[in-house]
Amino acid sequence: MSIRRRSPAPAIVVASQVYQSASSEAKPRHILEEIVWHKEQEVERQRQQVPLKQLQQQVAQAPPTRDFVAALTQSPHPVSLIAEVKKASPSRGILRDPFDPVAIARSYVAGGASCLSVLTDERFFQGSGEYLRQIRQAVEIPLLCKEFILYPYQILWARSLGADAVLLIAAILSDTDLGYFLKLIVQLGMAALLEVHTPQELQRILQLPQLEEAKGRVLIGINNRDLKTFTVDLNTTRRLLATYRDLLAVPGSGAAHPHVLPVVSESGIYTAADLQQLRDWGVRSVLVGEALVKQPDPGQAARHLLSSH
Ligand SMILES: O=P(O)(O)OC[C@@H](O)[C@@H](O)c1c[nH]c2ccccc12
Repeated sequence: MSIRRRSPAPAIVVASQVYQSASSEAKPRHILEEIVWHKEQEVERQRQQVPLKQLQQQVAQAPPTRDFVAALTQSPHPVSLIAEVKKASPSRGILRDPFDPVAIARSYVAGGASCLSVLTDERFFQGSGEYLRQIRQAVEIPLLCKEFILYPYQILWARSLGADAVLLIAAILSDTDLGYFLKLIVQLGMAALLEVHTPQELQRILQLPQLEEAKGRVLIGINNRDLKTFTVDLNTTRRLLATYRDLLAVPGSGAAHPHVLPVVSESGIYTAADLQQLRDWGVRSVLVGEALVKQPDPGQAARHLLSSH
């Protein structure tokens, strides 16, 4: 497959458009758009409660960052695990009730997870920034703030709670935003999980000039779940890995930088067979939520998954 250089695909939702649409009471096209529109209002409220200046002071007092990428890539396991602390999701409803985020986090650490992902979105995932703060105080391993980030404000917020990495979803951010946000993330000593679901999104992120200075702080997340339709297909990982290899092989084809970024396969990973399949395709790291959090002992489930292949 040959991939020719093309201009970056436009982000499906750019923040200013969202604001206009939301204020004219337009109907969201899909769940991702609904989440983004709601996030606008949420961040607006947050800013009123905690102005930027105050947030910056909180960032200055936050615990130091831990190296998320190193923890994942230097894991002793053949496939390293980011285990997700997740109470609910729009596609699956409540996953665990009662839900004790700190107990789950501790259990994951005991089960051999290299890093944790903590859902902080309240409305759609029943998460909380408080969970992240509490987990930071309880465990030593690096933490990813799993949030729908639209503004630099939210990155500072994540850091103030003790996050070591944040998720940036290519489908909801423009190239300009991705570049600015990466810069800020590096300045804060954090790492970024750049999430893609299509070859176009992968190509867009690989062209970001800021990748060079973010070296060692960036992971590519291949989301097997389409956030617009909720369809899950592990083959997404196989296809996008092939795209990535193609892009790296053709000079000037879109990968603005020569080094290979670590890849994380995300979502819809349930069984030992799933993990083995991903491993056969060359995956070295996975992000797993539902399959673990639904088990009575999530840490044991993590250990079982890690030792099963
Ligand atoms: O519970 P799962 O299917 O194992 O998936 C975990 C994680 O990949 C998923 O929660 C996720 C991936 N990307 C996201 C973006 C926003 C919210 C959630 C996600």
